[in-house]
Amino acid sequence: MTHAHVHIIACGGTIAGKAESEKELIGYKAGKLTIEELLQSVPEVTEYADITGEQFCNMDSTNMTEDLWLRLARCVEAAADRADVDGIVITHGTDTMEETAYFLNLVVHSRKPIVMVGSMRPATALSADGPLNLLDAVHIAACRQAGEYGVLVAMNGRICGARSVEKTDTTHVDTFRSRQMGYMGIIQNGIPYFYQQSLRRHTYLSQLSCQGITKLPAVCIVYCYVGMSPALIRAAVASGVQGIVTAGLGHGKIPEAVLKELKIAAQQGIVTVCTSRTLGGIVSTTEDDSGFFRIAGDNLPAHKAKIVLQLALLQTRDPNTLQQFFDLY
Ligand SMILES: NC(=O)CC[C@H](N)C(=O)O
Repeated sequence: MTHAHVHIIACGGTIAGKAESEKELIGYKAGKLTIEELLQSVPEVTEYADITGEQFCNMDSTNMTEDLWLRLARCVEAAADRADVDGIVITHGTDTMEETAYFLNLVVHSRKPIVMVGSMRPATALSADGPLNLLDAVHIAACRQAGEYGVLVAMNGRICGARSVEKTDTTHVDTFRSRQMGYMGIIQNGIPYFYQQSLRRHTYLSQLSCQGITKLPAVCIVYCYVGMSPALIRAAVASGVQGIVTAGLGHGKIPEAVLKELKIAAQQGIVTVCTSRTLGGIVSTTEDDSGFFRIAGDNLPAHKAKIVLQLALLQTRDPNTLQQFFDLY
C-alpha cells in the first residue's frame, strides 16, 4: 500500500517545549525543539505516512500575530496546492490554537486534510502528550475523508472542528472541547472515526479570503462587566478600529452608557458585533428604537467573531451585508 504524504508545518508551542526536569509541567519554555527533534520523539509516524516538515516559526503562541497568520495561510495554501501532498499537520501552541484554526478554516480554500496539534505538557515531561497527539494528527491528515470537515484540532484523542473548538482548561491535557456542538470525531488506536460535520462554510466552500492582503482591518474586543467605563469604547475608536466586538452580558447585552458610545462610533462607520461572555447560546440580531443596528455574532465567542468581522470587512462595510457573513460562517 502506498503511503499518504503528510507535510508538517511547525510553529512551536508546548509540543516543542523544554523544561529543566521531567517533573516540571508549568515552568518551561515553549517553542524550543525543531521539527526534526519533534519527529525523532515519535519515529512511528513514518510507518503510516511519508513525512516532510518545515519550520514556519518556533514560538510561544501567546505571541502569535495577524501578520504571521497571513503568512501561515499562504504557507498552508502552498502546501495544499502541491500535487504530492495529501494532508497537512500544523504543530502550534495551544493558547491561540483555536483562533489560528478558525482563521485558516475561513481562508485556506482546500479540500485536503488540515490538522492542528499541540500538547499541554512539554516534550521533556513525564507522560508528555505531544508524541501521541502528533502521531494521531498524522493519522488524521493521512485520511482523505478528514479534508471534508475543514480545519481540525486533534488533541487528547478527540477531533474538534475549528469553528467550535475551545480551550477549556489552563493546564490539563483534556482541555480542547466543543462544549456547544460536540466533537467531530474520536481517534482510537490510530483510527479516526467521524460522527458529525459543521454546516457552516469553511475551507473549500469559504468565500472569505486574505489573498493579496498585507494587513487585516483593525478590530478590537471589549469585554462587558459591572462598572465598565464607556471610555474603553472612546479609546478603541481613537486607536483607529473599523469594528468593535463586544463580549456582552447574557444575550449579548451592553450597559446603556457603553451603548451610547457605540452609537456614536456607528455614526463614524465603526460597526459593532455582539457576542456573549456566557460562551453558550446564540446572540441574535437586535435593532433599537434609534435604528442602531448591531451585528449579531451568532454563537461565536468574541475572539472568533473578531476574525469573521476582519475578513468580512475586506469585502464590505455595510452592517446588513456583514451580518450575512455571521449567518453563513
Ligand atoms: N500548551 C501550550 O501550548 C501553551 C504554551 C504556550 N503558551 C503556547 O501557546 O504556545
